[in-house]
Order: sequence, then C-alpha cells, then structure tokens
Amino acid sequence: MAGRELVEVGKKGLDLLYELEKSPQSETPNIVKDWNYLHFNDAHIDSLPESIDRCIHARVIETACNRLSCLPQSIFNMPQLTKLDLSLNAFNSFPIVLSGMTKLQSLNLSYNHLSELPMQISGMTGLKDFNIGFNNFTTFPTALFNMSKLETLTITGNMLSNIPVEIKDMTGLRKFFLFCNCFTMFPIALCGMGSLKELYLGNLKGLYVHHNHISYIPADIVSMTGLESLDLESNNVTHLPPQIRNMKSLVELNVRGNPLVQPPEHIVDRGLDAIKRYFEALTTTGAILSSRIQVNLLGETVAGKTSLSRTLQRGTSTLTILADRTRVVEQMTWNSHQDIVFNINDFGGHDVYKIGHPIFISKHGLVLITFDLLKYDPGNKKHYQFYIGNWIEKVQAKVPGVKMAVVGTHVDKVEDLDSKCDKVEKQLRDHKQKQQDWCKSQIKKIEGNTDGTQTSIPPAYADKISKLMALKEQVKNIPDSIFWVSSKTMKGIKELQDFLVTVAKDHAVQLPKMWVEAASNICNKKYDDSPCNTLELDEVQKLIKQYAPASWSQEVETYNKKVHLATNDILNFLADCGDIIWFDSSPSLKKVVFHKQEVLVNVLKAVLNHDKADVLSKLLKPMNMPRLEAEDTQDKIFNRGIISKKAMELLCEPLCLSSTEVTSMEKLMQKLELCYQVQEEQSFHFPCLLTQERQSELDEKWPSKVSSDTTQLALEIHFPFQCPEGIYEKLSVRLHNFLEHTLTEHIDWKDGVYAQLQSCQMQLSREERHQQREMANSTTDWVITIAIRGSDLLEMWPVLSRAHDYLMAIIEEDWPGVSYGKYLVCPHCTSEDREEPTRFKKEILEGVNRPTNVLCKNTGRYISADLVYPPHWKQVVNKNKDVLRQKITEPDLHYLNNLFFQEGIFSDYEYEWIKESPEKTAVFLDFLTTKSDKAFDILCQFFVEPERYKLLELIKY
Ligand SMILES: Nc1nc2c(ncn2[C@@H]2O[C@H](COP(=O)(O)OP(=O)(O)OP(=O)(O)O)[C@@H](O)[C@H]2O)c(=O)[nH]1
Repeated sequence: MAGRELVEVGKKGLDLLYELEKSPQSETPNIVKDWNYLHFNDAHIDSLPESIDRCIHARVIETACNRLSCLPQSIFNMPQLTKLDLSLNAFNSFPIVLSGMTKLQSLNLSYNHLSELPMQISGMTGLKDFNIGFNNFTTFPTALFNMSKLETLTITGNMLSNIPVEIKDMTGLRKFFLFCNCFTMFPIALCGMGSLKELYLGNLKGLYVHHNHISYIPADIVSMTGLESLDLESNNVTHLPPQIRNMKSLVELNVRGNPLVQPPEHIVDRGLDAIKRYFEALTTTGAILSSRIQVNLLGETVAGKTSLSRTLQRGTSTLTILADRTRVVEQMTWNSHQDIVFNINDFGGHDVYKIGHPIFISKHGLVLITFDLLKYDPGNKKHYQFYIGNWIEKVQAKVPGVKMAVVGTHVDKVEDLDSKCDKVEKQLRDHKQKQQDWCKSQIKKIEGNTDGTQTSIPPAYADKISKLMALKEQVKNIPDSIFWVSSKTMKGIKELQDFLVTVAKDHAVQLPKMWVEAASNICNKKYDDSPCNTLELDEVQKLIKQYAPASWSQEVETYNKKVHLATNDILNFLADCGDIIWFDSSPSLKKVVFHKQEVLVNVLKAVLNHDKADVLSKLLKPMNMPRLEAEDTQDKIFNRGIISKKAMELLCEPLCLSSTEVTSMEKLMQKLELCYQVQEEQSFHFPCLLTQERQSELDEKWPSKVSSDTTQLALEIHFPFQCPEGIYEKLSVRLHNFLEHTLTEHIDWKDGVYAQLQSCQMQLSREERHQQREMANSTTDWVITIAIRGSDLLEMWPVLSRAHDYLMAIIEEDWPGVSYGKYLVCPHCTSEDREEPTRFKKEILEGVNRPTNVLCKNTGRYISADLVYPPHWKQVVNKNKDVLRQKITEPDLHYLNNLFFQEGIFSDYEYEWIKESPEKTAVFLDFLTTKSDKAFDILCQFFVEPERYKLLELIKY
C-alpha cells in the first residue's frame, strides 16, 4: 500500500458517488479522493456511476455479485487502479474500456457470459492475473496469445477441449487453471512450456456437468521443465508416463480420483517421491507383469477349506484327516503361472482372528465363502443364512469392496447334485436381489428424509448414500454361479482355478523386477525352517541388498538411503497385497515385519483367552507364579481386564517369542487399540476382557434420573441385530487415551465406562434393546450411548463431539460397510424423565440450516437449538479467544493472513490491518468471526496437522 493508508469504502460511498454523478461540475470532497479500496460487492446495482473516477486514488474496486454488463467510460481515468473484481455479473462481452488500462494487474471476470475476447485486450500490458473461469468459452481466446506478461490465467469451468500451439507465445505464464473443461486428451500444446510452474487440469468433482476426462498423459510432458505442481484430479488417467521421474522441478502431483493402473494405487497413495522411485526401479531393474493376490477361505468349521486350499496348491486331491483341523489360520502359496502368486489364507473355525480383522484381509484380495454342500439342506430356511448369507454380510461390513465368490464343497458325496445346486444358486440370487432392493429403499428413504427443513442433503447423508451405492455394486459383483468342487475327485477344481487366474490377471500390475524377486524371497521366509516369528527390518534390508542394481553400489553416499527407501517400497507393496503385516507409520513397530499371520493370531488368542482355567494353569506352570499371585493375576484379568507385563509374557510363553517379539506384540496390541497401558502398574488394560457388571456405587455418581440443575446430551448409535465386534471396546480405549489428562475418575465395567472430567461427566454404555417396531414384530437393536452431563453446554459439546468423531472413525476403520442409525436424544425429554424421548436424526443436525428453536415431537414443545445443535464455530472461537491468542504462533499467523488474503476471504484492508497491528492475533480472530464457513474450513485444514492439533480443539465444538 506504498505509503498511503488503506481507506475502505462500501455501499455508503456508492451513494455519495451517485450524488456526485448528478452534478458533474461539483467539487470532489477530499474524503472521496482518499478512498483507495472500493468495496461494492452485492450492492444490487446494474451499473457503476460515471463519477467513479473522482476516486483518484482508488487502487482496488471489488464489485462482484451485481448485475453489471458494461463499465463507465470514466474508469479509464483511474490511473492507480490495479485490481478489479467483476465476477458474478452479467457481462456478455468484454468491457472494451479496460483494454487501454496498462496499470491494471488483476482482473476477475469469472461467472459472466463471455465467449470471446477482443484483440485489443493485448493493450493491457500490465495484466498479470486474469480470471475468466465459468464463462461460455468453447475455444481458447486467441487474443490472449499476445499477452506475454500474463502470469496467472484461470479459465476453469468453460467448455474448452483443446489448447492451440500458440500458447507457447505466452512466455510469462506461470500458473494455468484449466479444471472443469471438456478435455479428453492432455493439451499437448502445453508440453513445450518450460516456464509453466503450476497446471491444474482436474475436476471439481460432482459440481459441474462437464468435466475433463483426460485418459492419456504424453511422455512429452517431461519438456515442461519448470513445472512444480500438476493437478489431474478426477480424470480418467490409467497410466502415468515413466518419464515423470525425470521432472526434477515437479514437487506436487495430484492424481486422486483416477483409475490408475500404473503406478498401482498403493504407490500413488504414498506420494510423488514413491511414484518417481517406482518408475526409476522399473527402468533400471526391468518390468514384470506381476500379480500377487491374497485368497481368503472363510466359512463354517469343517467346510472343507483346508482340503480345498491344499488341493489348489498341490494340484492333486488332498483331503485332510479330521484330526488335522486348522487351529487359527494356515498360510500357503500357490504359483499357478509364472508371476501369478496366490497367497492363500485358510482361516480356522475360531473367532479370534476377527479381532483386528482388516489387518488380515487385504481389500485387494479375494474372499471365497466356503460351505459343505452335503450338510446343506436347501429346504431348511436357516441354512442359507448360516452357511452363506451371514458370511457375505460380515465380509461386506468389514472389508467393503473386496471381491467375493461362493464355493460349495463335498460335491462327490451329494446325490441329487444338479437340483440341489440350482436351489442354492437361486437362494444366493434371491439374497443378492434382497440386498439390492434394501440398498435402493435405504437410498430413497435418505433422499426423502430431509425433515422439510433442509434445502440440501447433509454431508453425512450424502456419505451414507455413496456407501449404499458402493454396496449395491458390490452385491451385484458376487458371481451368481457358485463353484461346485470336490477336493476328493477334483471335480470343479479346474473351473475354480481358472476363475482365480482370471481375477489375478485382472489385478496384474507392472512392477520392478527387483521388487518382485525380493518380495518373493521375503515371503518364502514364512515357510523356511527358521524358528523366527517375525523379521527384523535390518534383516529384510540385507536381503533386499542382494537384488539392488549394480549401479547403486557405485554411489556410496546414496547407497544406504536407496536401499532403505526400496525396503519401504517393497514392504509396503507386500503389506498392500496382504502378504505381511507392517506399519511404516509407527516408528517402533516399523522395525518389525509380521510375516506369519498364524503367529499374530496365536498371540491374540493367547492373550485374549476367555478360558479362566486355562489362563490360571499357564500362570501356575513351574517357575512361573506362586498360586496366590497367580489367582490374584487371574482375578485382575477377568474382573478388571488388566494384564501385567509379566502375565503377558507367561501367557505367550508356549509360543516361544523372544523378548523383542513380546515387546513388539505389546506395541501392536496398543496400535490396534485392543488395550492401553496403565503406566504405574506396568500393565495393560483390555476392555474386551472385562466381565464385571456395573457397580451399584455408580448410581450415586450417575443416577438414572438427571438432576434439575444438570443437562444431559446423549448420542445413540443403533446397530440392527448385533453390535459389530470390537467397536465398543476400541472406542473405550481411544477415549481413555484422549481423556487421560483431563480425567479425575475413571471406572469401567463389561458394557460401560464412567468418567469424571474437569467440567462434566461422561458415560459410555452398550446395551441390547428390544424395539417394538410393529405390534407383533419386536426386533433387537444394539445401542451404544455416549452421554455427557453438566451445566455448561459449551464445555459438554466438545466432549460429545470428540467421542462421536472417534466412534465414526472406528466404524470407518473396522466396519466400514456396517449399517447403523444415529440419534440425539432430546435433552428436554431427558430432563422430564420421559420413557420414550424424542430422538433427532443426527445427520439432519449436521445439515447446513441451524434454526433458533427445534420442535420436540414427543412433548410438542419448541426447545432451544443449543440443546441439539453443537455450538457454532464462531461461538467456540470467541469463547477460546484468549487461549488462541497465546497459542497461535507469529509465523503461523503470518501464513494464515496470507492464505486468507489469497483465498479472497480477507480484503486488502483486513490483510494490511492485521499485518500492521500490534495485536495481530486478536485482530485476526475478530475478522475471522465475521467470515463464512469457508474461512473455518481452511483454518481446520491448517490446524489438522499433528503439531497444531491442539489448536483444532480450540475452534471446533
Ligand atoms: N469327500 C470329501 N471330503 C472332503 C472334501 N473336502 C473336505 N473333506 C473332508 O471334510 C473334512 C473337513 O475338511 P477340512 O478341509 O479340514 O475343513 P476345514 O473347513 O478346513 O475345517 P476347519 O479348519 O476346522 O475349519 C475332512 O475330513 C476332509 O477330509 C470333499 O470335497 N469331499
């Protein structure tokens, strides 16, 4: 603002200018001469006054959201004007008066009706930033080719499908925004533009009808030597060119929402460096079309899973003898063809593997639901559900999207084979149809479920709809025909093998030879004679060095780094295929590779053992514990869910784990949130082991009736028929870790947790509830309730909201496909102790419209919206202003001020004021609370980083 103070003027100034327009001879008041920032957005005007040039010092005019279709000629006489915002107006043609304005640097004409630009525009020699997004351009405006000084061009949301080669004449262009156009090919003309730094060719998904559908990225892209950022989000790109690895200046690449095959998804997820390394390894070590696919055999006990898996692997009939039952999980590998490897997981009849299930089954794998056709009676209605239906539903809920097929075994023993098979297949088709119909009806219900108060579907509902759509697709994808096999006569085995090979070929990806060879060597360690239960990272690195290209060893300085990164890449690849379990995001667990699933499952089984006598006998083994101590330990395990480190070691003793392995397993159990550490006791608390009922002393701390000076906020999650395993226990662990420092008291029991916090109380509980849906038809729901009691709603909402977010995250992680209903219990009904309180659909409350009062249907009364809607973020920011002032650092504030300015949230005036003020943060927060939700969203995104996460808690309810 070079020397001059900012003097902002709004609509009132406009009125004065209209007055002056009426008397052209009048003298210009000094105050008008001082204005340098004219803010006329949303002023309901059709034209600007001719007297606008009286503002001789005006540098900025913002006049968005009006009905302007032309400009006054006098604007030409405003020599200091550098920025003009004419977005969201009614221009049908470019206002030619601007073409002679050489000082104008920034012009925004987005959201008008332009379809061409005049050649005279080249007279705007000072223009650096030009926005003509969301107009009606069908071809690129050639008049722009003469504007070699233009640095940023935004032409998003038009109907361009091509860029002419003359674009190369725009040598000053640095940032080019082209998303939401009609490109079906990468605009090849851009390839020679060495000066371009940022290119945006993605889509704003779901917002506009016309999208870019680019499917091919030319190798020539490498000639864009200056490109730093490339956005290709939501196109149709399947392959990136390997040359991308040579784009030295490229530091940001967004390819989300593309059906990428090369590089494979798990590499893309890990960012540009991983992509570059992948192509580097492909080029230096050769490429192999490889497919490693995990095949999971699930089904009831003695269904014939192990026999089938061994028959597949050996290629000859292999029947188990009855004594040879799978204990937990048996792994084997079947190399059917060169470079197709099936990693078969044969799960035994035990339930224990279900804990932490997603870590065992890869979403890219295949699940075979296996059942014994001999035992199956198509006439018995329960058989379908028990042997097939429940398994399908469970897998859908746990690993949505995973490919599934159904296999019937023992066909050699079945007499009326054809008719029986037809009946089962019909039942499968009926089940699929029923599920599809259910999905459709749910979608319809949600779409019509906006309570009359909503203008759009709340995001939570939109999310539900997209999940239901995905489920519908998944159900459709289960093959209608069942595989009928006999591991005795080999009948049907060939057909099943062919199916597996077809699926594997569909999954095949080009991988670096080095990766494939090293990976297969690591996997073979599962089957060698070595007694080791896990692999150490150093050991794996040594192994990988054997496959490193010779050229690496010549670069002594980078050798170790290259091996280290290649190790990460290969282990990530194996973890993604489900061959190993490895957590590269955890510094301590990273050092251990869990390559034998059976070991892991056995540990879980040993520690989470519900057999009291068995546990006691393990503790009492000679040299272990004296009886009294063992009994006390047993009591702690089964009543309080507490296992000491020593007890953990004793329980795992039969598994012959090294002490490092025991420590890794402890860490893993904490990582899976099966337990949390109780520091002072050197113990671990496992909520899933609790057997104690709710203690009666709690009735005093948390009486069933809420006292008159207290408010209760309660959120209920209803699961139909059964509570998904492990969810409640994991929530209990996660909440403990969150509340640890604010807790003054914590008591838990089999189905609940009570916590006394500094400002409120919380009770988490799980119960089975019978719902009288129809007169003669009562059903069971499992309900998890998170209830908060206190007197200050502003203190209570954050706790409820946090617990809600945790529960939702856990469902997303462990049971992403499960269906549930989410309700907020009316606090007013609770205060009146009503047996059937009003339940507000939580998704409705997450919508955009927040009324002042809300109707409580059961009492017919209007209650304050503060009781059912979380406080507005502005209220929260205001409440925590003092703390925020202290906690937001100077560099962060500086960054935020710039960011808000760039995003158009802060005006020049606000930006400068914050910059100059001695009370920067306070002024920033004051301005912030006058802004729209977009400001809040940006701030949240900034605070979501781990180092600022605490700040997020101060702005979010
Ligand atoms: N005749 C015949 N017998 C089979 C067939 N498949 C399995 N069996 C027998 O059925 C019994 C159970 O087979 P398994 O393969 O051990 O079954 P499983 O599903 O692995 O059993 P769990 O590991 O206990 O869950 C064994 O006695 C097998 O020999 C088959 O196709 N035909």
